[in-house]
Order: sequence, then C-alpha cells, then structure tokens
Amino acid sequence: MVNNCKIKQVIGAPEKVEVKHLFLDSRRVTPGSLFFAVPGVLTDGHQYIETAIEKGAVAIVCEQLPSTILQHITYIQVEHSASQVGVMAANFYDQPSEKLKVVAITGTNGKTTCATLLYELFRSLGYKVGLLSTIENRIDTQILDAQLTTPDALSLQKLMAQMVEQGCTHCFMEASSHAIVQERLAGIALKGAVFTNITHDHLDYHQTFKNYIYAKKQLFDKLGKEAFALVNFDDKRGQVMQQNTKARKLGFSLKSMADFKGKLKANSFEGLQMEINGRESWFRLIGDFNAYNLLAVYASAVLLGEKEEQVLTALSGLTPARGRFDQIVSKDNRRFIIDYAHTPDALENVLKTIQSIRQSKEERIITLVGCGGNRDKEKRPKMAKIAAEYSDLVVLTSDNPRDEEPETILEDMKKGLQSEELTKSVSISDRKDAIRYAMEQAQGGDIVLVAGKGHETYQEIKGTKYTFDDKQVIRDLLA
Ligand SMILES: CC(=O)N[C@H]1[C@@H](OP(=O)(O)OP(=O)(O)OC[C@H]2O[C@@H](n3ccc(=O)[nH]c3=O)[C@H](O)[C@@H]2O)O[C@H](CO)[C@@H](O)[C@@H]1O[C@H](C)C(=O)N[C@@H](C)C(=O)N[C@H](CCC(=O)O)C(=O)O
Ligand SMILES: Nc1ncnc2c1ncn2[C@@H]1O[C@H](COP(=O)(O)OP(=O)(O)OP(=O)(O)O)[C@@H](O)[C@H]1O
Ligand SMILES: N[C@H](CCC[C@H](N)C(=O)O)C(=O)O
Ligand SMILES: [Mg+2]
Repeated sequence: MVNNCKIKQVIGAPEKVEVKHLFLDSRRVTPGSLFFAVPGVLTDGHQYIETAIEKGAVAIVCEQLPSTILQHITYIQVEHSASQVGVMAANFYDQPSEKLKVVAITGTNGKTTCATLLYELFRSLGYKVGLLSTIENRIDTQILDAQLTTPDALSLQKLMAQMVEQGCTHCFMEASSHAIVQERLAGIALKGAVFTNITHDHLDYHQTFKNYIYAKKQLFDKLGKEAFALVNFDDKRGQVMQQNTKARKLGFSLKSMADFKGKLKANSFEGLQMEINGRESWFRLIGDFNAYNLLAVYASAVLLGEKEEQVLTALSGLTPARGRFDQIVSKDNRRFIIDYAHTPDALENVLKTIQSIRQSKEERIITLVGCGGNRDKEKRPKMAKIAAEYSDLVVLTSDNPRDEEPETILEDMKKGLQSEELTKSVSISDRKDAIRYAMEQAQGGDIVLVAGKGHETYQEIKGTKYTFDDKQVIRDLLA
C-alpha cells in the first residue's frame, strides 16, 4: 500500500495490517477497510474518522490525527491526503495504469467527443479498450453508469484494474479540471495527455480564469518524459500547457504549421472533408470544432504507434458521441439538432457551424437553451447573448435547475439581452413546453438547436432526477 507514498508517520497498531477495501466515504465503509479522510468542498472527511471506525475501518489515512488514538487502529498520517488516495489505491490494485496505455483528455469542450472517438477507433483497430467519460464508462463492451466526468481517485484505480482483468490494452479518459485540482488522477501513469481548448466555464469552482488554466496545466506538468503532451496550437493557451512538461511536446492546428496539420475542405450537415498531413478524408462529424477533435484523435492514435493510413480509414467511419450534434430531420424537413453545448464557446461554435452550412438565410435558426443551476452564473448572460446573436428566435428555458429557482436562472440569462434581442426571445421555464413551442415555430427547412443537455436522460430539480431526454421528447412530439 505504501510504495511511492508521502507518509509523515504511522502510529497505532499494528504497522502491518490487512486491508480488504478502500473507502473515501464513511457512509460506505465495511469491516476490515481503510478510510481516507480528505478535506472537501462541502465538508471535511476528518470529521468522519470516528464513524468509519465504528463501521469497521481498521486503518485511517489522514492529515491531522484525531484527538483519541485507538490502539487497534493503524493511523497513517500524510501531508496531503487527497493526493495519496490514488497513489495508495494504485498500490492496492497493483498499478493497473502501468499495464494499460492511458491517455487523458482535458479542455473546456471536446473531451467526451475525443475520448469516445478514441475508444471507438481503437476498438475498430482490433483492441480491447476502456473508456471513462461523462456519458458512461466502458470496460471493453461492458457499459457502466458514470456519475462524474472523471471518477474519484478510488473508482479510477478500480475501473482500471477491471480493464486490465478484462484484457484491455488501452484506456481513454476525460480529465476534468475539478478532477485535476482534486488529484483524482494521482497514481495514474499516463502515456499521453491532450489539450483541446480552454474557454469560459466553472468559474464558480476555480474563481478566476487564471486558476482554471493552471488547473489544466497541472496535468501536463506531471507527465513523465516518455509520455506525449499533445495540444491545440490554435488555442493561445496550448503552448502554456507545455511550458513545464517533461513530456514530448506536439501540436495540432488548422491554421499554422504543426506536427499534425489539418486543412478543412468542406463542411455540411452530413460531415466534413479534411486533409491531415497531406492525406484527404471524409468524416461523419460536423463543424470546424469537430475538425479539431478529429485532429486530436488522429494525432493521439499515431503517437500511440498506429499506422496513419489505417487510423484515417477507421476514423472516417465513426459517428459523433451521443448528444453531440445529434440530428433528427422530420418528414416536413424541419431539422432538429440536439447538442451538449453548455458553455458560451460551445454554443457559439455550434451556432456558427449551423449558420455556415445552412443553404440560405431562408432556413431560420431557432435556438432553445438554458443554464444549469448551482453552477457558474457568469456564463448565463453570455449564453443568452450568443443564442440571440446567431438565431432568428430564442427560446430560453431550464437546463438542470438543481437547487436554484428556474425563474432566477432565466432572469440571469436575460440580463445578457438588449431590447431588440429580447423581442426575438421567449422564456418558457418548463423544458418540454419550451421544446414543443420551438418545434411549433419551425417550418420546413428551419433548424432547431436544442442545446445544453445532449445525452442526459434526466432533469435535476431540487434534488430529484426526473426522466428527461431531449431527443426522446422531440421524437415523441413528432409522433
Ligand atoms: C465540488 C466537487 O467537485 N466535489 C467532488 C469532491 O467532493 P468533496 O471531496 O469536496 O466532498 P465533500 O462532500 O466536501 O466531502 C469531503 C470528504 O468527506 C467525505 N464524507 C462526507 C460525508 C460523510 O458523511 N462522510 C464522509 O466520509 C466525502 O466522501 C469526501 O471524501 O470529490 C468527490 C470524490 O472525488 C466528488 O464526488 C465530488 O463531486 C461532486 C459530487 C460534484 O458534483 N462534482 C462536479 C462539480 C464535478 O466534479 N464535475 C466534474 C466535471 C466538470 C466538467 O464538466 O468539466 C467531473 O469530473 O464530473
Ligand atoms: N473542440 C471543441 N471546441 C469547441 N466546442 C466543442 C468542441 N468539441 C465539442 N464542442 C462543443 O461542446 C459540447 C460538449 O462536447 P463534449 O461533450 O465533447 O465536451 P466535454 O469537454 O466532454 O464537456 P464536459 O466538460 O461537460 O465533460 C459539444 O456538444 C459541442 O457543442
Ligand atoms: N459537467 C458539466 C455538465 C453541465 C451540463 C448541463 N446540462 C448542466 O447541468 O449545467 C457541469 O457539471 O458543469
Ligand atoms: Mg465530457
């Protein structure tokens, strides 16, 4: 358990103790286990040491020792418990990440898309693969629910151990900025890290944009010299990510010279045509932003040792991840696009793409959008403004209101709109009613973007997750 760990002291009894399970949450502790006391955002795990022991924990990892030391318990005192969870769990599970080729993708947008494409690509190249993503986790063909974009440090090691057990050779994972700051990736040996982009999101958590950039940079700072640090050169923070890394520095770009240079040739509602390092291919993903994702995926695969030609052939057959530019065209030719755009930049990219590939301005753009509750409030007026700028009609509605009042979120969004923009927008807080309204307003040829929830199959309101699936709602209303 203690290899590579930064331990201050071990006290109590006995130093060599057998541990059956590891837990981060006292509520789940079972007899014979080890409990990690980690200070968190809402509370401090140190408060639950006693409960964990009552439930049968035999070992405790903590930063501060409790006032009462029990002789039959082993206390491992460390400087920083969050960073020791993954390292100890990696020891416990016998270093699963070293038996896999693990690539982590970070960036405000594009993580799920890239990780899912890599998973599909490597499967089509004949490998057994693991995937850790916002939509779901996969161990080869087995699908497991995902609660977080990046699982907690214990679950990560356990999932990777299961991947090894099932014969997987690769694992593609999303590294959210929360996860990096909280050291969920500690103890994972990465073969590579990918940076897609950084734009406004999560300032509720990181407070400043500088902190948010720094959070992502830590992923690259910790890479070993045998790994690759692949970044988007067209994002001005791309090279910032590489400043202090020991890893091999590589970049992709659509605009300038790069190790992986893409040239976009065509874009339509069916896909895009792009030349990569001189080879031209057709892909079934839509929009310039997806050209970046495709470049990142192509580059990662080549850097992992796959043959360029084979990668291109396999990649050109792949379709977008669920809820990402997902399209339904009705019999009367209304086009519905379900997309997980939940940041200002994502929304702007999707809308710019729609504007650039529609046949003419006769095809009106109707955008339905909301913003999540208990999350970054600064993005609300920005997202409303972008929706108004690129659309003929805007339907403001609820996303996942969580513990906030939907009306308050809508008011925050409307603050971004000038009077003429307000005249082309309506607010309908019930999401289903809002979708119905948007659909009714559309005529043949019009395009309705339903943004923000993508693959999600629930709507979270005041602690309850109600069944809700944008795509299904549209299908039902069409029927
Ligand atoms: C704000 C945040 O990121 N919180 C995450 C964090 O929780 P925390 O450690 O701060 O938890 P806490 O509630 O303060 O508790 C502190 C400690 O006491 C323990 N505890 C608490 C209560 C108790 O009775 N017993 C007990 O032992 C907890 O298990 C924890 O170890 O660490 C936990 C384990 O790793 C996460 O489950 C939890 O995610 C919460 C549920 C969450 O909603 N996180 C979101 C914001 C998030 O992480 N999102 C990113 C995606 C963002 C993106 O889109 O890019 C993600 O990776 O999913
Ligand atoms: N490379 C990109 N650049 C900008 N926007 C993108 C890019 N890729 C995807 N998007 C937009 O962002 C949305 C979310 O994409 P995706 O799920 O791949 O991102 P993510 O980084 O995993 O998001 P999350 O942080 O929620 O996990 C897409 O639906 C699309 O609108
Ligand atoms: N991983 C993102 C998802 C946001 C999705 C959106 N539908 C919302 O609920 O705000 C977050 O936690 O910020
Ligand atoms: Mg994601």
